Amino acid sequence: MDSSPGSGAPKMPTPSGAHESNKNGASASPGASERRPNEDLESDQQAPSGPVSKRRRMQESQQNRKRGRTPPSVFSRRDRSRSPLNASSRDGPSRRSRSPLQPRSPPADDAPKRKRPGGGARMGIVDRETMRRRQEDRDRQEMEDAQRMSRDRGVSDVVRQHYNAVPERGREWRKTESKIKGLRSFNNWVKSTLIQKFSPDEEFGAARDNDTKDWADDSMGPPPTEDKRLLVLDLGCGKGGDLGKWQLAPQKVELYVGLDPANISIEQARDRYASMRSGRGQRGRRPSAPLFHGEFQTKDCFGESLGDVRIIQQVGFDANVGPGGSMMASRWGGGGFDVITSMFAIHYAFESEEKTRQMLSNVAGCLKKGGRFIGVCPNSDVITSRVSEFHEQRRGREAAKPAQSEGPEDGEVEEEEKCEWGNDIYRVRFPGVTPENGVFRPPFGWRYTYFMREAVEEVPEYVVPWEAFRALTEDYNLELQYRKPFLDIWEDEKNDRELGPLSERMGVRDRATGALAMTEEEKEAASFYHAFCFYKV
Ligand SMILES: C[S@@+](CC[C@H](N)C(=O)[O-])C[C@H]1O[C@@H](n2cnc3c(N)ncnc32)[C@H](O)[C@@H]1O
Repeated sequence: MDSSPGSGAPKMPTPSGAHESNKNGASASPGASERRPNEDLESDQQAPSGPVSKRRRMQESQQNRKRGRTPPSVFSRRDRSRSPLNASSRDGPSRRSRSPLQPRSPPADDAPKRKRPGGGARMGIVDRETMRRRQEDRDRQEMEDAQRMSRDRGVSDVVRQHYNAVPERGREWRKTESKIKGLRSFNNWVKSTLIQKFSPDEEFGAARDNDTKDWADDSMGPPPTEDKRLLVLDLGCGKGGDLGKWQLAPQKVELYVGLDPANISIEQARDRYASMRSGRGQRGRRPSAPLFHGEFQTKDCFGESLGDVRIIQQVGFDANVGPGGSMMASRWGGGGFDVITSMFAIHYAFESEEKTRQMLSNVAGCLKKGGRFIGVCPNSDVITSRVSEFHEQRRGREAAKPAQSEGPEDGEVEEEEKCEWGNDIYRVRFPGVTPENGVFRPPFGWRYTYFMREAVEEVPEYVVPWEAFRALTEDYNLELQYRKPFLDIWEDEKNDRELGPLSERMGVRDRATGALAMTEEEKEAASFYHAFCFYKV
């Protein structure tokens, strides 16, 4: 889960075709435009500063937001000016300010009642009773909300504190001393693979296709000159371990925004970025490639809207995404980012439906049409099969028990068996009951603790029931293009022209044998995960 070494020459996206499969890949999409690095963004993230024109822009932006409109960013404006559709989008149909979690309308008995003659005395009694009941309902609701909030905060705090406490051990240690160096390298290679395959946009992919053609042939037209760069948002960026991978992305990155609730991790990410920028820690990197602009901010990306993050406002954020969003909003709206990435993090959102939807609103609100949402997370197919296997074995043991030993003796408490599995380097433990058939319904709040040697100490995580998740993404105009278990990715890509050699440079493939350089235990730990890519449509 750390920065990867080596350099990968650009990898061509494979031709697109929407499908979800363990064996099939897919690729690129959407529009492009010219971009220039924007040094304005070097300023501090919290307080607007700089020349008057910029301040005025900020004021206008705030006024517009008050009116319910987010003006296009310097970045998104450049994109939109290219297309007549986009050019009119911000002046187009006004958008309703709507939250997918909007409270329902007040109950009908809040409406004014017509008085009946002679009903005055009775009304007084009824009203007092109704009011008492309403007050009780309100009190109960408040208590439940407070309990839920403190429970949620409890888990979030544990997660945040855990990641803050994970020491940053340095690249050399990770490559030589670590007991899971094979797994670390493999995870990094999978993340690089996703970035290489899915971060470029359609035009970039097409331009590269043409690049390999014979330009001496006049009928081909001029070679591509487009240098459109990517705007990337990383949800749960941790210590910035993927910065190096983005530096090697086939289509250059203009802006990388890293968000994470763990403040110490964010400081470390900022330091890592600063040292990359200054040229320290650049071993093996393309020396001439100027580093993209980077911004890092402490932020809970699943419990809160990202609409109040300044850099996100600048790039463009659409608050009107999600179920019930108008056709107009889905046609004209959208954020300004080309790629949203969330590596090993979205499972924290599955604590509740509210958080999962908030995460999806953030993704869809930040992503432009045709933008890609890429990530990796635990594979619920693996969890389902482990859980149903556990119940099957338990039932088998119970059926095999002799009749007289059924049930605990008087005063004895039979310990409930808990579902858990793992090996020396990783362990998954469900503290509570699990579904007999392994199907997680409703799909939220299925907590387990996850342990990974040297990396994660029994941290609470939540199952991401894949089918339910995929169904939910449709509400946010996110279309699944790719989903693949980690070890299948290896099988499919290990001989790729770019990704094969990259795996050698990263120490993932044994140079002598060509085999995957992981122990059996590491392979089992890796098989817990899968990777995905959605397109915003
Ligand atoms: C296993 S680490 C992965 C870090 C990084 N993405 C990587 O691949 O190296 C999981 C990250 O998710 C972050 N995380 C947990 N809850 C989050 C939330 N609500 N919003 C954003 N990130 C969160 C953690 O703080 C942690 O940095």
